[in-house]
Amino acid sequence: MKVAIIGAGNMGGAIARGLAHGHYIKAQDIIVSNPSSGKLEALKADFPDIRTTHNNKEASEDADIVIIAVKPWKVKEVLEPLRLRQPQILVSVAAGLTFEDLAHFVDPEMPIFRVIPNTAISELASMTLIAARNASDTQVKQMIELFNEMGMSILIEEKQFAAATSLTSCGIAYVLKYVQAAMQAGVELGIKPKDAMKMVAQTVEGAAQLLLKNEQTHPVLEIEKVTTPGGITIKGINQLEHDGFTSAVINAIKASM
Ligand SMILES: NC(=O)C1=CN([C@@H]2O[C@H](COP(=O)(O)OP(=O)(O)OC[C@H]3O[C@@H](n4cnc5c(N)ncnc54)[C@H](OP(=O)(O)O)[C@@H]3O)[C@@H](O)[C@H]2O)C=CC1
Ligand SMILES: O=C(O)[C@@H]1CCC=N1
Repeated sequence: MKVAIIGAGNMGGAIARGLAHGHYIKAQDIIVSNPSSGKLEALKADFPDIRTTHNNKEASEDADIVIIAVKPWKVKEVLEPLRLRQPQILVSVAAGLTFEDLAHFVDPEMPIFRVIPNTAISELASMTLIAARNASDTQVKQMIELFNEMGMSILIEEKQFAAATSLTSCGIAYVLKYVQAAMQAGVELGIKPKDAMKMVAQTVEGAAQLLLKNEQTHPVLEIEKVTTPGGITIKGINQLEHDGFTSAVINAIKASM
């Protein structure tokens, strides 16, 4: 199966690297198109078998799957001249562009996927959202397997996309704001910044593993395990609530929809 990636920026570059790393698509079956050369040269340096071009049409014409990874406002001008059609599959990572928008730029009957990874895709640790239109069950399964190679993917309905993007794609920035804030506290308390970063990052990783590896659990249950009655954790938890932590997080997630 041949995959064309149009746009070699943060997302396109990370998807190219993730696919080349995985077992599903061979590096020589990936072609990446981008107007400037630097990002293509960097890709080639990491994966010499990936093919690169400055010509979007050349990249897309033989591709079974075309992944469009340019800024949302460039999608129309980039997609229309490519004249994509069945049996090709279009994958758009452009945030905010709906199936209805995308169908105007290609054969409207062709299979289209909206895919939203987060930046952890570069570490093969993305939470990737997928929605499908005009796709067969086999194509949907294939797309989930493809993006599972770069972390974890989940099939959702298009109407859930804005909320889910806020939780996952913007969410990575919110989690990093927690890490940054905890580091600032640690540094004030005398811990070296690099040590503080490792401590907090591994703690976040541990919290995530507790949830992801135990389907029956819930944050409340895991918090209760740490929170000794009369102990020190409850003092911090209560202070977080006095300072509006839950409310701030809810407001942030709703603000980015
Ligand atoms: N960053 C994120 O966390 C997420 C981003 N997205 C979506 O991913 C998409 C890409 O975002 P991101 O990777 O961050 O953006 P970047 O700016 O990093 O990448 C966009 C790339 O598109 C290239 N490009 C510009 N014009 C063309 C063209 N005519 N043909 C081919 N390539 C072109 C740019 O090349 P050059 O630099 O040479 O101009 C650049 O390399 C966006 O639609 C965004 O909504 C989705 C989820 C998360
Ligand atoms: O902030 C943004 O608009 C992009 C889309 C989702 C994550 N980053």
